[in-house]
Amino acid sequence: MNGPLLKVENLTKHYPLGSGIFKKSIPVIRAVEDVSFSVEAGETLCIVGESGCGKSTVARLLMRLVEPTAGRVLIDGTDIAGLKKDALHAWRRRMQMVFQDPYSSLNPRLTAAQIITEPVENFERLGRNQRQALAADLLRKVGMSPEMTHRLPSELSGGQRQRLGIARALSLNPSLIIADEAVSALDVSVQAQILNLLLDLQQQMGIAFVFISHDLGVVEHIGHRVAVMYLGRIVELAPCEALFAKPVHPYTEALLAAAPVPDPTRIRLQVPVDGEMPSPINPPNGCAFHPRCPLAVERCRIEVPPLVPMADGRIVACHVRAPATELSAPPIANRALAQIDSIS
Ligand SMILES: Nc1ncnc2c1ncn2[C@@H]1O[C@H](COP(=O)(O)OP(=O)(O)OP(=O)(O)O)[C@@H](O)[C@H]1O
Repeated sequence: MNGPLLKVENLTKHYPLGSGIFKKSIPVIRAVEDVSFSVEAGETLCIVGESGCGKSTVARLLMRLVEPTAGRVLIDGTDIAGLKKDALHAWRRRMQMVFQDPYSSLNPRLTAAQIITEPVENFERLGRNQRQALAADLLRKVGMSPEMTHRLPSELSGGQRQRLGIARALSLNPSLIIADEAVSALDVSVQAQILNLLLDLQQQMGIAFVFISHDLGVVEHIGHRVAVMYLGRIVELAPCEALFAKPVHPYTEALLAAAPVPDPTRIRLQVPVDGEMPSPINPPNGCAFHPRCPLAVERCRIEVPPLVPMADGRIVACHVRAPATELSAPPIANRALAQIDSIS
């Protein structure tokens, strides 16, 4: 199959605040605004940004747990919104999710074997022996003893519970796993083990990941490309190495400046960012980052900057650092994405 495994086009989610007789007068939370990206088979795209910037809403939109206000999600070129029941069922096998809190996302009354095989049993009935064999195999895949099949989640450590969540996600042999803050609740050493497990599984099984995290250290370890979100929009999308070597958007620069630097020889960037992220109910005009941006000029207060492709394969939405020219200005973000697709 040519083309990306996952393609997201102009995805938008507005949550209405309350209800009203006149629909137009209801204020909305602009959780996700015109987000476009693609993910290749076997690739890891990370999504980073401050709390409330819309990362989890993107994950929920991808899994179709919430309906978009606008935009499309395509798997192998097929729009999932148009799928009929059987096709939708088949598509659900291909995309699985791993959640942040492995304890609350696992049913405390089910054994490890029941938890792991539950997604498969939504498609086919398994006999007891089949269930045990499949669960033991998946436990081995995630580095756990097959003897743990009878354990309850409460009898496992945080790291083991997250491995269980991953085994469950693997049970349907997915092409894509959406991991939403999948290691955030774990100790640093356990985090590293789980990240290495995900990398191993990706190598062995060719799984693609959309990896959502606010932790830049984690993203640098696992990502091929990184999308930086601010107040519902992607402001920079770049190959991982390029982004960490030289952030272009002032917000990316500020995020990196605020993150702890594990390598003391690396120069810490110094772009202070004052204040808090504005409300998604009443976002600022123009570039949403302009009230906090040390580089903001008049144009930033008026016009939303388009995502502009740069020579090194990244796209950036910044009037100052990536000004749109006659040649580079894409009328829509998709054109920039097409360029990224052809580079990567
Ligand atoms: N079901 C909902 N109803 C109304 N507003 C919502 C809903 N879900 C999310 N939001 C709002 O949408 C915005 C984006 O939230 P989202 O959870 O996607 O951000 P996030 O970047 O994942 O944050 P965090 O890292 O804290 O999980 C926030 O302002 C949030 O309050």
